[in-house]
Amino acid sequence: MILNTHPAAKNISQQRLPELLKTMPKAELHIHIEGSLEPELIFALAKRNGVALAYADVEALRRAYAFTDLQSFLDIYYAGASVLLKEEDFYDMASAYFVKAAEDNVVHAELFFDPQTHTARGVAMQTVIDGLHRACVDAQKIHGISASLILCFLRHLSEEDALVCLEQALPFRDKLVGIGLDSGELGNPPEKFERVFARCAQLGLRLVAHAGEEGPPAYIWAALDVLKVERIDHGVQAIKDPALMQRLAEQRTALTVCPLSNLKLCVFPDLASHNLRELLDTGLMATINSDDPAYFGGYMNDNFVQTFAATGMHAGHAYSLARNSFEASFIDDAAKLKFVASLDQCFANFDTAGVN
Ligand code: HPA
Ligand SMILES: [Zn+2]
Repeated sequence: MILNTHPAAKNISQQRLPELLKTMPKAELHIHIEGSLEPELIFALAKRNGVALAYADVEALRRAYAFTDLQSFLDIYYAGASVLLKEEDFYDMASAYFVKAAEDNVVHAELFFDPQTHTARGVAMQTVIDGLHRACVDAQKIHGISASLILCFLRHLSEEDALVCLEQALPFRDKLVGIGLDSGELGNPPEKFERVFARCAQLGLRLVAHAGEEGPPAYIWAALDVLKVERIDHGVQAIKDPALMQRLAEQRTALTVCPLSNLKLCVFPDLASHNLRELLDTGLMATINSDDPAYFGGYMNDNFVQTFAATGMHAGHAYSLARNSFEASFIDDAAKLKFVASLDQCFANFDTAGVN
């Protein structure tokens, strides 16, 4: 049972699917903005800021992008972020992402950022948030993309560190839609962050957390029951626990799935083995996202096109994924209705084109 199908979907052939996937409006709900730093921009910012890198050039850095698991990626990802020092660096990074997002017909994006990676290097919280926020405001003006910011706590650090980070971010509360939890999952269960998540809930921030990327279903249960999150980032390990699958389906908890990330971090041996189709067909509210597109070989449309080609999903799945992305987003109901109407129009256009 796929949720949210569209009557036109059955008339859209597999042949026209790539065009539909690229054209349809969509929201991105799982993008680490530091993971959108392309090697060329890393080297340009390193030069601008006089930061030394451990790699000779862009090609050498790209060659290092051969990951075996999450931690092997995180080591390089944090090294790449070390070139970000000034407000304009954060602005330029996010602005480059919005150009890619616009090309992929992303009409709404919720950006994760990792302030502790930057404050630990002496960068002020205000520098980080001002630069990213200004890029979000300009994304609306330049591309018509609505965008918001989700501050992520690094789970390999302590809860005390997360509480300090929250304190530093409070003056900029109005520039944040929510908070999340990322970095090395195994050995850092959600329970570790119970108090800081409770505090964020009191502040009216929306709550999400990475869970079940590499970690067990127990981490997803804890994210739901202890942290009380509204969305699960990744969540693909839920498939190992039928009771959890039932809970996620019944409560319509969104999973922000990132297929090319899962492939590059060896969560699945190949895209054909990815369980996204099964998650959708079981009635879960899954979405497709890019996670760290500069490191994992693709932005939104690459994730859509390659995953559909590998798994044989059809236009009904495409509608469901795009619609889920709007319904699971942290925008108001009027904006959701507007986006879903534009998605319906896109499918209707493809239907007419197919008949004529
Ligand atoms: O895929 C991810 N998982 C956990 N932490 C992260 N930080 C950036 N990307 C990721
Ligand atoms: Zn992620």
